[in-house]
Amino acid sequence: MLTKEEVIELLNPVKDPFLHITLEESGGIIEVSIKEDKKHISVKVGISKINTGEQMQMQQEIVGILKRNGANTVGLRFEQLPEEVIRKYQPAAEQTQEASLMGGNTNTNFIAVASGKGGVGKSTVTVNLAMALMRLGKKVGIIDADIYGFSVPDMMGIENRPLVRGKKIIPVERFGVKVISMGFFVEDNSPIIWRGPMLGKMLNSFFSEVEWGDLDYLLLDLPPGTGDIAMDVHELLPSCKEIIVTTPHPTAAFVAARAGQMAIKTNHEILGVVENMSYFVSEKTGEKEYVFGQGGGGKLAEVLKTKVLGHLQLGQPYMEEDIFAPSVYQEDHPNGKEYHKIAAKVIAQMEE
Ligand SMILES: Nc1ncnc2c1ncn2[C@@H]1O[C@H](COP(=O)(O)OP(=O)(O)OP(=O)(O)O)[C@@H](O)[C@H]1O
Repeated sequence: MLTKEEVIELLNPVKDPFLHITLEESGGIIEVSIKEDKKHISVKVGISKINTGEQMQMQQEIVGILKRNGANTVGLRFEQLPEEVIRKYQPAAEQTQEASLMGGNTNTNFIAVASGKGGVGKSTVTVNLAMALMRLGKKVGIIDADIYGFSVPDMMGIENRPLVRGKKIIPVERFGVKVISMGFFVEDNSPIIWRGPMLGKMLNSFFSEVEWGDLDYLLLDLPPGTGDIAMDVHELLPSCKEIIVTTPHPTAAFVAARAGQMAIKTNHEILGVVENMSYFVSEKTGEKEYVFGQGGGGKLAEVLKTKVLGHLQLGQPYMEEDIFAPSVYQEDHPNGKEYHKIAAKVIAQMEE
């Protein structure tokens, strides 16, 4: 039976499929353990991109090598190589990938809007922050990547679909904001089942196949939680900053903290926390009622070492007869004014 040293020697020449360097160079053989009696070898391998087709190929290659050399069974676990290693060996061509994603435009600021759980108002915040940035004179786009609950088109009252010109998709424009949503690409709102790698591909094509034009800000509405797609975003857009949305309830903030920790782990700057549904203003007394508790946003900002960008109150936009956009707050609505302040803070941070 092979020894640990022999296993390492056999696997050292295997190449990382993206960095094109050997496991010896990347330090990719992290752990080897051997069960002599069962001829079982388990190996923990570091790879630059996990959950990809290339990972499957690497897996087959490693299993093949070990079985040819006497193993009956092989257990493989993959984890991502440290950022420093990836950055060190990443080919220069890939490092400029971000620029080419947007058709060579490197001036776009990417902001992902994330939350720990669903229903806290992440999509509402994305839409209204985009509107506020637009009202401040910025050119803005939204990618609704919330594949489980794409709601941006409905919230903005978008009824048409994007046009396709040649090989490029033209985003739908509403109130001057360009929008692409997963919802445009499914029929009848039917639920979709996505596998990890497919998500990344879809997102990738939202960057590369959509004619965004010259944008100042591209906001991404991420699915709730800290799943695959957040990882994909971090990989695709290393410069993407993050805003975390929470409700004021302390447990909601606790869950949101995990989404924030993910951003920190992948070296993504958190611009701040937006606390939504912070209070209800009583019509009778004009006083604030803290129906969902108090302090969640502040607590979360403290944990994530960032600041609270704003507090939105409970309430719907004003009803308008001629414009249907059920979740877009008007400029003179109390929440519209708060979004204006949040957008101004975002601009100050991004363009300082
Ligand atoms: N400040 C607010 N006052 C009243 N209703 C709100 C407020 N913010 C959001 N809502 C409503 O709460 C619901 C959930 O909001 P939204 O879809 O933005 O949350 P989400 O976090 O994106 O959820 P999911 O991830 O499940 O899509 C929507 O019906 C929205 O209109």
